[in-house]
Order: sequence, then structure tokens, then C-alpha cells
Amino acid sequence: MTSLFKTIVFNNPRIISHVFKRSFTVAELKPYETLAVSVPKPYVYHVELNRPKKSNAFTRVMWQEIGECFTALSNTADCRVIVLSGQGKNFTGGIDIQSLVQLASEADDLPDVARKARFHSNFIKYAQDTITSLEVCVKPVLSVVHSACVGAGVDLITAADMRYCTEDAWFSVREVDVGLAADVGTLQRLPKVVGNTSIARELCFTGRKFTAQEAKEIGLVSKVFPDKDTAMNTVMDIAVNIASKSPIAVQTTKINLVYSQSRPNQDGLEHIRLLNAVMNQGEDLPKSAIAQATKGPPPEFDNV
Ligand SMILES: CC/C=C\C=C\CC(=O)SCCNC(=O)CCNC(=O)[C@H](O)C(C)(C)COP(=O)(O)OP(=O)(O)OC[C@H]1O[C@@H](n2cnc3c(N)ncnc32)[C@H](O)[C@@H]1OP(=O)(O)O
Repeated sequence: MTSLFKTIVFNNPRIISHVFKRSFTVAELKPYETLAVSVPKPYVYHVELNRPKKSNAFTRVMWQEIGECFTALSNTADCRVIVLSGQGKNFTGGIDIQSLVQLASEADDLPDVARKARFHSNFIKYAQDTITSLEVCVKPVLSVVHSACVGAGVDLITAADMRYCTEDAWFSVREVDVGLAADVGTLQRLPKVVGNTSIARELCFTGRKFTAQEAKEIGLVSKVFPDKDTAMNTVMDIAVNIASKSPIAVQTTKINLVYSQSRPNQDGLEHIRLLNAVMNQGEDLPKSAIAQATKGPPPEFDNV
């Protein structure tokens, strides 16, 4: 700690408490240009991709806003679950082609290959962090896909905790068809999500369109619904159910699932042992256990 920081903190304990307990309310979330955020049920936030006239294609602003939104919601105490969907005809058409062309031309204006490479690297990292913000967000993210889910859309949903879709949904790891190796998460997450590297590689090498039914068969989505209204209603019910549980238990579960997904079991076990050595001392465990044992009403939990 620098001496100035020490002086401020020790003389103003409220400042440190403000810094570390920082949380947002819905009113504090900034209005987004490319997202619509609402709270349809207590503790359940709904984030909608909101460029319906352009099939929710990802512009630079959208990359920025998705990252900001999920980071803010991770720290919004009354947000316990997030439902992600898209407005308009399609879930998303992937990266905005015009913005891709614009990026390429900005890189071309740079004087040499090293600077062009740094420019590309910075943007890829930025986009990767945007997608990863869903995984880093400690609140479960339930995604609902309808109609087209292309390119960056697959990156996005594979970073979500759960995936559902409508019968008319279709998917494509389209990157190869636009001359790219997918670079913001699909290659890392899709094989783990579907647990079958052969089918994951086929989808990534061919870019072929696959249906809702195939997505269900390979385990990309949990359930296929006849239409968007039915999908949204059912997924909202699942979200409300999750939101009724101890937020400490749910969020610690997500943190440990994410930590464990690419590590040996022993590391994941060690991680949850250390986490629960602390978390089990909280009030949620006795509250939940007593309610279960006495068949009492579901307990109310403090936000976190
Ligand atoms: C660092 C890099 C990070 C990430 C990289 C990700 C790579 C990718 O995402 S690769 C995938 C790129 N996307 C595509 O190739 C999809 C192109 N679009 C389509 O195939 C279709 O538009 C569709 C998404 C299947 C939707 O078809 P349809 O339902 O028939 O609607 P349209 O009339 O075609 O579209 C409506 C409207 O949206 C515009 N649009 C759709 N997708 C994009 C897009 N990706 N970029 C820009 N604009 C898009 C489309 O042009 C229409 O606009 P109009 O103004 O009405 O013409």
C-alpha cells in the first residue's frame, strides 16, 4: 500500500468499505445503445441483444457494452440470475461484417506489420474478454437462442452457464467461411460443452448450419421449445427457482464449476474446500438447512 493510500484508508474506514462493497442497482446500470436490460422478476435480470434491424450483429459498441454489462451485473447485489436473449428476428448474425472491414482497414493504415499485429491482438483480446465476462460473472447466465446464432453468437452462448433454444433456432461456427479461425472462445469452450471433440471439430472445420434438434442431440442446448414465448416463460421459471436459493450457495457453485472445468479434480476439490471453509460459516447454510429440515417456507436471503 502506498503511504497516501494507507493514510486515506486508515483515517476513513468507510472509504475502504465503499471500495470493496461496491455494488450497483438497476437504476445505476448505464443505458446501453445495443442492449436492453430489465428486471422482469425479483432478482432476475434480463439482458437482450438489441440491434434487431441488424440481426443483433456485434459492433464495437456491442462488444464493449456486453463486457461492461456482465461485469456490472456480477457486482449488482440484487441480481442473482441473468437471462440472455436477442430481440427481433434472429438471436445474432455474429460479428458485424462492416465493423470487421473497418477494423481491417484501420490496421492497414498502420505503418508496419508489428504495429498492425498489435492492433489486431488488442482487438481480439478485447473481444475475448467480452465473451469471458459471462463466465467470470458470478451470477448464473441462462441463454435463450431463437432463429440464427452465428459466429460470435456461438462464442457467446458457450460462455453462458445454460443454453436453451426454440425449434426454429439454428447455429453455425461460421468463422471459417469468413476466412477466420474462431478466436474468442468457441474453439476452447464448444468441445468441452458438447463433450465430443469429433463433432465439435466437424462443426468448427465446416462452419455448417446445424439445427436446434442437432444442438440438443450433441448437448449444446438443454432443451428445445416450440416458440420464443414458451422458451422465455420456461427459462424465466428456471431463473426464478435459482434466484430463490441461497445466493452464496449458487454463486460459490458457479465459481467452483468455472474454476474446475479445465483443472484436475483434485484442484477443484481443494478450491471448493477452501471456499466453503469460509462460506459455510455464513447465515445462508443454517437458514436453508432449518427450512429444509422443518419443511418451513423458503427462507429470505440477503443479497450479495
Ligand atoms: C475478433 C473477432 C471476434 C469475433 C469474430 C466472430 C466471427 C463471426 O461472427 S463469423 C460470422 C459473421 N456473420 C455472418 O457471416 C452472418 C451474415 N449474415 C447472415 O448470414 C444473415 O444475415 C443471417 C444472420 C442468417 C440473417 O438472415 P435473415 O434472417 O434472412 O436476415 P437478413 O435480412 O439477412 O438480415 C437482416 C439485417 O441484418 C444484417 N446483418 C445480419 N448479419 C449481419 C452481420 N454479421 N453483419 C452486419 N449486418 C448483418 C443484414 O445485412 C440485414 O441488414 P439490412 O440493412 O436489412 O440489409
